[in-house]
Amino acid sequence: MSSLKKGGGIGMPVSPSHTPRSSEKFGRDLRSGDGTGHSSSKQEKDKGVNVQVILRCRPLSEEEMRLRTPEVISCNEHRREVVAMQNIANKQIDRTFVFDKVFGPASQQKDLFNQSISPIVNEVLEGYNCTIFAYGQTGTGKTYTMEGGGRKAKNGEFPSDAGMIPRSVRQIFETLEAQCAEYTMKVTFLELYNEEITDLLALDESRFPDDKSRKP
Ligand SMILES: Nc1ncnc2c1ncn2[C@@H]1O[C@H](COP(=O)(O)OP(=O)(O)OP(=O)(O)O)[C@@H](O)[C@H]1O
Repeated sequence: MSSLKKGGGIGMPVSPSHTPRSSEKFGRDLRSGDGTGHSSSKQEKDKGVNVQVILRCRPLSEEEMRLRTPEVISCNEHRREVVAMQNIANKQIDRTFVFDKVFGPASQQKDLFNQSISPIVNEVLEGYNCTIFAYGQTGTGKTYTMEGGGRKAKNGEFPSDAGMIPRSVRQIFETLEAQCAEYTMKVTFLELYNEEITDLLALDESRFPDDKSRKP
């Protein structure tokens, strides 16, 4: 796998390259079109695509509920739609956005993984390069989705809130072990922040001279 990343309801483009796709499975081809991101004909729209954008909306936290924070997003998983509700000067202005897949506030980590991530991991094991990254405003659930909610494992089993990265890694090892395959796995863990890239697995402590809290 090229990468599993967390970038900053979150969108998760997943993009296997060189992967034959049926137009039935994925309805949009972001590679084609008129250069504006819009496909210029139905025929082009029906070509296979290699980018999917998945929207996940997190539930309100206890604190947000206590403060009676209004919900401004409504998800329709079946229609793959998200409605952003706005009331401006007593006028209700709703805007609807359609995604390749929508996971509402009640969605569980395993749902997202089984339906949208696991097939991509299988493609990696078939030799395709894939990228899965989380993108969204601060506090929208990128870390929770990608890494997990922090519950402890019990009896060697993942907690229910384990995120996409541990689940993907487990699937890779389980599949390779089941195939009795001979394999090597390489992991890099990089942080790109303010145009600076840091190798978070670097052993050399001198790479973090200004930040004592950072462990290599
Ligand atoms: N699907 C979810 N179910 C329950 N709690 C969630 C969910 N998604 C996020 N949360 C909780 O919401 C809070 C914010 O989520 P998180 O830290 O993952 O956001 P983030 O997008 O990574 O933010 P930042 O960009 O600031 O790092 C956390 O307390 C997290 O546990």
